[in-house]
Amino acid sequence: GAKWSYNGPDGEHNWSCNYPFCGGAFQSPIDFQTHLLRYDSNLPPIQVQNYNLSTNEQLTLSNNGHSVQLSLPSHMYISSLPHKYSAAQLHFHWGSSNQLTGSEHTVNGKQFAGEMHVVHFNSDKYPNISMAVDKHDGLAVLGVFIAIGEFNPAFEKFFKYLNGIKYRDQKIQVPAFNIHALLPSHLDEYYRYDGSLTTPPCYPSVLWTVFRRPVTISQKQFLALATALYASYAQESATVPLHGNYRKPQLADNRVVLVSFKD
Ligand SMILES: NS(=O)(=O)c1c(F)c(F)c(S(=O)(=O)CCO)c(N[C@H]2CCc3ccccc32)c1F
Ligand SMILES: [Zn+2]
Repeated sequence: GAKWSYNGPDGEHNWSCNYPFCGGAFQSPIDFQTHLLRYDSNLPPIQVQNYNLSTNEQLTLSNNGHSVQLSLPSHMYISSLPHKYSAAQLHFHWGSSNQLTGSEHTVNGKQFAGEMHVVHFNSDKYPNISMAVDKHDGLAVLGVFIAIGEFNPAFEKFFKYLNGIKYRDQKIQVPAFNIHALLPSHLDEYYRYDGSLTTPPCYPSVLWTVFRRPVTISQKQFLALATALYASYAQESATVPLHGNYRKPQLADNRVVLVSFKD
């Protein structure tokens, strides 16, 4: 599809020129404002299966020019939703080395340093993510806020390889590890709403689950993520740093955000 970026002429204000859904309804991310929230006691704790991958499995770590993504095997899945949602990939959104504001979702206007998304597709109804990505019940994404704090050994399992994928379309194989360790504590506390992909083509196909609690990574780990990657190809002379890859909050319109916690 047509190229897009997070700033300049191909930036988010022009995405809808080539990607009409980006100008449509049910867009993500949104700001979780207290007055939009409604407690729902029927929201069960998120349960995931087979996230504890064995180290003799290998995952593909790649720089797709928009984010760093880790491929995930489809035997990993979410079991607590109305349909089975199998894992496809996880990726990140972040600010820049001196901007600890790179999350997509925000809480009463507060932006976290970054955000991780674990993308799943409805494998009860669709054979793969490409068939699911534009269907209203196609995707379920788990969102995890990233804050600066303690060093995080789980993130280090692949952060240490970032220098192998500095440029767009570079990819390497990394040993698999326990993906559950990337999730925050308290999987029973989350925001839930119907939204979209936060990148073109912005299909309104995502059941969003954003956990209330952030995970932490160290300042050094964040700097590695924020400074290691380029959106440009290795052979290009003009390098384009890959940072600030987050979409601004979209209009909630009259969407209600359900929360699984009372406070
Ligand atoms: N924030 S988000 O969760 O909406 C989201 C992204 F932010 C993002 F960057 C990507 S991507 O594939 O890395 C690059 C552009 O699609 C995807 N990729 C998804 C969407 C389309 C697709 C197809 C195959 C595999 C993954 C994806 C995504 F779902
Ligand atoms: Zn994302």
